[in-house]
Amino acid sequence: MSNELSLTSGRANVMVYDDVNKKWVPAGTTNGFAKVHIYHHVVNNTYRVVGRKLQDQEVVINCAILKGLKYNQATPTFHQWRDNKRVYGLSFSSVDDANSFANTMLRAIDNL
Ligand SMILES: CC(=O)N[C@@H](Cc1ccccc1Cl)C(=O)N1CCC[C@]12C=C[C@@H]1CC[C@@H](C(=O)N3CCC[C@@H]4C=C[C@H]5CC[C@@H](C(=O)O)N5C(=O)[C@H]43)N1C2=O
Repeated sequence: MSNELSLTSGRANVMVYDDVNKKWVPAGTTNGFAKVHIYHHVVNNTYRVVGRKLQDQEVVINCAILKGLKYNQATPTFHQWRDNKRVYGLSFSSVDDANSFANTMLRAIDNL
């Protein structure tokens, strides 16, 4: 990530929605908090969400933020969005982390 800037990071439990069983499942191999960043590749003007588990650095999310992304703040600490393959959910450890992440996410989408 040398050519990418971390614009914000927050602590969240990263989930993906299991459409078959209609339930949220941990995005990585185990449940647990991750440090979730929004990275900006300045030269390309692209953005992505990257999250690594606090415990073992496992990358549990690495997804592009594309133009027109609809970021749904379902509750003050649970935010979600879709890409063409899956639905992501971030269950933040605090409202402050959630707000900071959401503000940066909305600015990134606006800047695409
Ligand atoms: C048009 C569209 O795509 N709509 C999407 C949402 C969306 C809208 C606009 C843009 C993008 C998106 Cl993504 C949609 O509605 N989606 C996406 C997949 C899942 C879901 C569908 C059905 C279920 C019903 C209940 C609801 C749900 O999941 N929650 C309620 C609110 C918070 C509540 C919080 C936490 C999580 C932690 C585990 C579970 C629990 O608390 O135990 N849980 C919840 O229960 C959470 N659902 C959804 O969000």
